[in-house]
Amino acid sequence: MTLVEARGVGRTVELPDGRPLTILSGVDLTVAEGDRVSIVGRSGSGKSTLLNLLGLLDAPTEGALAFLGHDVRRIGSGARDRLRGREVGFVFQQFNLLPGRTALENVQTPLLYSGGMEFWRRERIARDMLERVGLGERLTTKPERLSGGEQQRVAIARALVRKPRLILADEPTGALDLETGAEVMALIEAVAAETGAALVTITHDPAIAARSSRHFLLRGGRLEAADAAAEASADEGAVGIDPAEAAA
Ligand SMILES: Nc1ncnc2c1ncn2[C@@H]1O[C@H](COP(=O)(O)OP(=O)(O)OP(=O)(O)O)[C@@H](O)[C@H]1O
Repeated sequence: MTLVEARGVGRTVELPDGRPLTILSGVDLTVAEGDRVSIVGRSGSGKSTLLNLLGLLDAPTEGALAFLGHDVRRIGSGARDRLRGREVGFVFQQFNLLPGRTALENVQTPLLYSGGMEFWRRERIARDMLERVGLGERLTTKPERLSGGEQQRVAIARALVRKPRLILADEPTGALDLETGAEVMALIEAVAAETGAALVTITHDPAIAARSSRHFLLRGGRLEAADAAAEASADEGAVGIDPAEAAA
């Protein structure tokens, strides 16, 4: 099932002096359930801007973006927020956990905005999720007393506790050492596989990008399909386009 379909999507913002700045343009991308997509690109190429569009945090200023068949530019911000809360899980480089709140409280937070059984059973659900990510013994520990890898596990549990169909990971291993980063990626992938969720990962790390099955490069606000080898050398500017991917 198609989750997100972008056709000719762009985003232009107005600078303080009134001039327009086009950050993204002509982006075509389809993400279906179970997909593993990586996006690499230099700093400032528009990666976070694209992730914010895919994750319904912003709306495009040009082109068509459909999320589960809903035209993102036509639905209201309330409906967009509900869709995002229900269907999108974000994992960021800097974990973004609530300080002073236990791991269990952090993971319960998204469930406070859900209804019915999810709301009433939120403590049990959050507890199960923390056990799933290997932190069953740290339920009442606060983030400041957890290691970076453990904090990211809490963040993963929080992002995935509502079983979103789309997981957006923005440099998820950027603050972790290589080994911990690989473990964290494997965990995200495993939990995504259990629910059939799609995973879109933004990364500077070719090894992390290579774990995906579809590879893209953002350059100057334009998205190009790229094979894994091209990604590895993207920083040197030696980019090859895989025609099969480009046509997909
Ligand atoms: N609201 C905004 N107003 C003005 N400029 C913006 C705005 N949002 C993004 N930009 C600019 O657009 C460009 C792309 O930003 P974006 O954050 O998407 O890049 P990125 O590829 O995620 O970069 P990084 O890897 O450094 O996080 C940057 O030059 C940024 O300064």
